[in-house]
Amino acid sequence: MTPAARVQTAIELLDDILAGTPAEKALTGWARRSRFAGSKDRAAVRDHVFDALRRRNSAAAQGGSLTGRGLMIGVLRQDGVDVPTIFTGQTYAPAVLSDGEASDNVGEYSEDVPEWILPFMRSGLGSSFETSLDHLRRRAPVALRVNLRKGSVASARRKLQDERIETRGSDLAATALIVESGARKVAQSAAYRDGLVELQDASSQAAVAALPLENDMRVLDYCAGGGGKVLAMAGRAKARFFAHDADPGRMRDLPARAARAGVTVTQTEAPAGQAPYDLVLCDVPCSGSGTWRRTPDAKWRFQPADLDRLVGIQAGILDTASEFVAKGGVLAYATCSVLPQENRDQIADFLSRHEDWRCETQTQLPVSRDGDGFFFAVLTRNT
Ligand SMILES: C[S@@+](CC[C@H](N)C(=O)[O-])C[C@H]1O[C@@H](n2cnc3c(N)ncnc32)[C@H](O)[C@@H]1O
Repeated sequence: MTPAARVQTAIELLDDILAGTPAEKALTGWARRSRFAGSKDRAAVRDHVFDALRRRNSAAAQGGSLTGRGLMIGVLRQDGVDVPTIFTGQTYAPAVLSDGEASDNVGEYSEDVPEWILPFMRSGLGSSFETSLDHLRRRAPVALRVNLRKGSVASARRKLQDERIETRGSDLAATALIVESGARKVAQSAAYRDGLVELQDASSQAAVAALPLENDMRVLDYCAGGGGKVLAMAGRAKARFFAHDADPGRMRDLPARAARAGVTVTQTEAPAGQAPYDLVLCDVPCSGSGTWRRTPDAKWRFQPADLDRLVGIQAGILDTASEFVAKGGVLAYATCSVLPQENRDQIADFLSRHEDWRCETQTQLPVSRDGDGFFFAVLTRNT
């Protein structure tokens, strides 16, 4: 496909998405129908669509309309592309710019986040609000976690480099490597296949690094999902690890991932049966507002009622999981959210319902170059 044909495809997909089709569904449907498109075409179209969704308000203002065409004109202008060289009207290319579209008058626009959520983000992020918004407009980094059970950070970097995957360290976590080039080769690399590295955001790694884990503890990951956190914990300590999820199907890849990492994790559908635990982690379902650069259409679909529903689920999880913690034990709470309702307010509400708990630390990581916006709190139960 020519660069112009890729833009025209992105325009059509964006129109579908603006009409209500989820972005992933629109993209996979197009890829299935378009056997002529190679992997580079698919990646380029996806990048166009996601760039436009990340910057939807500003791109629409700069492109003259909230349509697929307006968004692509706006995004290309923001990226310094000479738009008329793409909008040529030739075969498969977008039609030539109208007079209105050719004018570079920029309309009024708010930030690239739904307006109702801005005050909450500002409150949750404090002095990191502006930089976080800026990072939410850009592509997310690809981050790896080095599994120290299998080798050192230096050996992981060397092995990746042998396969032309360049990485650098991150201040967020000692185990984190940020991929600078060759990201598409990671899943086929020996370091990945042998369990020396896993894909994991650096902020998640920072949260796990802050947990008071010790060898011989009994540890429950109560919302284990694909197992990213429990595997990171197992990389840190030789404890006895249990994994639970309300939807056990989400843990289907966990046995293979644990085997690759060289660790043992016991899945349980009835975690109360093995209680008490010394440490219970609740990596709860949340708005994902700290990760919206990875899922930018979720940002525009998120509604106040979704936030209320999630806050209720999170409170219920905390109440249930706290029952499983031994006296003197630890309850850790984590979200990839930057909204205070899901974070510090949730912890304050929990403490007001449960007098026998205290909060040791709570940390809001902003959205940054290396990591997603992430919140974690460590609570202890009185003895
Ligand atoms: C943020 S994801 C977990 C991600 C995972 N810890 C990781 O690092 O890959 C939240 C998980 O909580 C699960 N969940 C939702 N409600 C739950 C509940 N009431 N009890 C336990 N798990 C729940 C969801 O199925 C989802 O897998």
